[in-house]
Amino acid sequence: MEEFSPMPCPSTVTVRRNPPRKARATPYTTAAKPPPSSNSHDVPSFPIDEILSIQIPLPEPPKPSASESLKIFLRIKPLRVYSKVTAAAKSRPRNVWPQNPSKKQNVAKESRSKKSEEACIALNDSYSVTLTPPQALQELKRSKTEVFEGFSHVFPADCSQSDVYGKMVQPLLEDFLNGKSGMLAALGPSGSGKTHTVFGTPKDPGVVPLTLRQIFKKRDETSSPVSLRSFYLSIFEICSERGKGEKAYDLLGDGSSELSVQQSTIRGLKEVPIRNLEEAESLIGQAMLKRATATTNSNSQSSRSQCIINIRAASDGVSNETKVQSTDAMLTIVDLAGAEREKRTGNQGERLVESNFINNTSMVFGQCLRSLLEYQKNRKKGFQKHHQNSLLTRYLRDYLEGKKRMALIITVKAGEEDYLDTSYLLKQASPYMKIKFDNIEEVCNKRQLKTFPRVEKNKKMKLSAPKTSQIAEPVAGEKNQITQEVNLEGKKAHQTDKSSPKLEDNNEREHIIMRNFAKVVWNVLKQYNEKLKVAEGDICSLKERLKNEQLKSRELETELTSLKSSCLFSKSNLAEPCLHEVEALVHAKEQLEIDTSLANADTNVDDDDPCDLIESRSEVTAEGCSESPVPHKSLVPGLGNEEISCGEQECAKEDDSCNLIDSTSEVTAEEYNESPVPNKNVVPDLANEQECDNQIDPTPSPEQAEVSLINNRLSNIQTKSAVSCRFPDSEKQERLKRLLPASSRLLAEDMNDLEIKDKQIEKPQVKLAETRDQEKTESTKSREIEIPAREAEPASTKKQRNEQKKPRRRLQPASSVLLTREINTLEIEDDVAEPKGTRGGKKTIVTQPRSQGSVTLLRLLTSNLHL
Ligand SMILES: Nc1ncnc2c1ncn2[C@@H]1O[C@H](COP(=O)(O)OP(=O)(O)OP(=O)(O)O)[C@@H](O)[C@H]1O
Repeated sequence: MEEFSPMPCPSTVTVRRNPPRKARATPYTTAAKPPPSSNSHDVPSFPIDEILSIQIPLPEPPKPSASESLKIFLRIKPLRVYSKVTAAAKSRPRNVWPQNPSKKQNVAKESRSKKSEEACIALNDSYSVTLTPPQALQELKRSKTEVFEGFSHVFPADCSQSDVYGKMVQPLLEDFLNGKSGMLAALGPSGSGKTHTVFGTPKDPGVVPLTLRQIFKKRDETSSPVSLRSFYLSIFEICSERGKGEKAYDLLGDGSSELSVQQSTIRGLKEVPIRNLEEAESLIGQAMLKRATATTNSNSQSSRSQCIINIRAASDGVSNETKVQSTDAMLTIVDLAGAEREKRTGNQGERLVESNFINNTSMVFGQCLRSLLEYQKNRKKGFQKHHQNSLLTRYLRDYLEGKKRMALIITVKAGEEDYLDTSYLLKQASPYMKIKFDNIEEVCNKRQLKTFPRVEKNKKMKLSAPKTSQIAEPVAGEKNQITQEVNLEGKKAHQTDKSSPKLEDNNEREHIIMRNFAKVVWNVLKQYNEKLKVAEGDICSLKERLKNEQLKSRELETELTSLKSSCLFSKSNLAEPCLHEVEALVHAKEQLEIDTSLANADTNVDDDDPCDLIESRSEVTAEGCSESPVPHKSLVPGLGNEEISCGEQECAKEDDSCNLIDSTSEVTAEEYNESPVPNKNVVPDLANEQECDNQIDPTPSPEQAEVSLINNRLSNIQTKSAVSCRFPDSEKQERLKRLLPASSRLLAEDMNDLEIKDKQIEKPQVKLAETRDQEKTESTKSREIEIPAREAEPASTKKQRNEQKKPRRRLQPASSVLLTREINTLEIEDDVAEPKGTRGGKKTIVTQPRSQGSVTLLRLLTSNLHL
């Protein structure tokens, strides 16, 4: 029987828990996964193919450099011996016979040996020479034959000056005329022919005269752009000052020719404009005469200074053909003093000091070139600035730093004795051929502008160019200024935009110049536009003012015309028109303020003083009637009295009224006393007038009587008004009673009655004019009432009474005057009423012609008085 046994308990128990949580599926995890590689741990291969397939932009290949190597020319000075030998050989007659062949061979040998002894340098080709040391040195094996090559051109001893000019100077001149500055320097030992090459002789002119000839030859060609240029010449030299310092002297200057030197700038250098070749050659001759020279063993006329010749071309305009705005360019030619050895020159003392200076300057010049060469070979080393060690090298700094084109000509002597000097110079100069300089013509920089004495040039041009028109000169000056501004602007733009590529194309440079020029012109035009706007605004304001003034003047003219017409009208009308005239004047014063007298009248009217009102009216009336005929004139004296009395009243405002009346009476009494006729005592003014008009008949005419009536009436009104203004009624009556005589009291009472009416005419002014006729009528009526009383007392009786009561010359009071006037008026009226016969045999009836004014006045009075 099979036995059932339980299951053995497992040793380990696996407890299954919840399945492990999985993170949510992300897009990355949900994305299709690549099939698992067989070897998941394999490192993917480096995508070298992809990387190599990427096209990386390669740096632009460097453009072909426009830089040129420094051109060095070599000129061999002809040997005198060689030339002599040659001359002797040539001079020998060929047909000399018999000749000793051995002798001939000996002569040939001698000549060959002499030639070989004397000539240490031989021309290989146009670019190289072979320098052979003397025999002694060869035997000592201290030196060997050397070949120097790489010259731009080697001029043999028999070359001409024109050859040198054509190959060496012509290219420089072409660039110079195209606006590029350039420099040519002659180096060489003393007596090697530097000055001969540079200046030459009158028969065999050198580089400078030939250059000037070529310049003027090209300028004379009308189609050439050179014809638009002006050329200037300046020559100066640099000497040693007793071996201590350097000094510069102007070889074209007048008087003290010493120049001030500040670093590389030479100030005060005279720059002479040259207009033709003759002028230029004469200047060159003048400079040669002034140059410091001395006799040495090497040279009978050795230069003791460094001579610098500057030919400057200034552009006068734009070439029509090339449309190019040319800039100033400078061609500099330098004749250096020759380096010399003491042994050969035999210099002593001052000459030795000069020699040291010359050698030192030549050494510094060479150092600058070597430094430039080393810098160009290895720019990391930096540029050693040797140019600071001499004035010449400082002046030529731009060239010695390779910034501008330059050329060197080395003059050597071919003599055997000159081997060491020639060898030394060629060894020094041959490396210079590797010097390169950028063929970029910088726009005139600041230093160059300083060197150019532009301001002096303009002044000198004005003084020394009488043929030039006066208009063209300032234009040329402005052009030069604009050119300077353009140059400066161009330089600024060049400095600020350093990141821009170098301007290698002339057209681009010219484009920049023209753009800057346009900017300058645009700025000037802007300024002028602003000024023009301001001027237009001023013109508009002035026009408006002018219009206003014209309107005012028209108004004044119209008012003046109206015033004149009113005045003319007033001539034919007496009292009424005068009133209107016053009103017109017052109105004119208020509006125009023309006449101060009218203004016074206006002020008086405004014061509401009846006295002043009447006074002003009287003044105007007097003025208006001053031109009237005789009857009008009769009013004037009366009014004049009124004026006097009014003026005195004004003066006596602070005094007693007695003074007022007495003063008025005094005037009347004086006139009375002077008049011989009794009637004149009553109306002195009228009497005086009658005397003037008719001395035969002292009796007043009817017209005169009428005029006096008006006159008296006006005076009555004014007097009463003045009195009434200054005293109260009660006091006034008492004063009148006390002061006036009995005969006058009646009139005073009459005046009191009139005061009431006067008050009515005080205000307004127009009312016064309206009520005037009424007053006249009333006063006339009152006079008619008073007339019998006055008639009862004849004039003779009154006179006697007055004589009894008063002293003889006692003045009559104003009321008495008025009374007598009334009486006189009465008499006149009597005369008018009945035709008169003879009165006491004294009067004769004389029919006087009446004027138109008097007739009008008579009619007026007659109608008013109802006569
Ligand atoms: N190529 C030449 N042909 C004819 N004569 C020459 C030539 N070169 C120089 N001479 C003559 O040699 C002499 C000396 O020349 P030059 O005065 O020009 O020398 P230099 O180099 O200027 O001397 P220094 O440095 O002392 O002034 C002059 O009389 C000159 O006429």
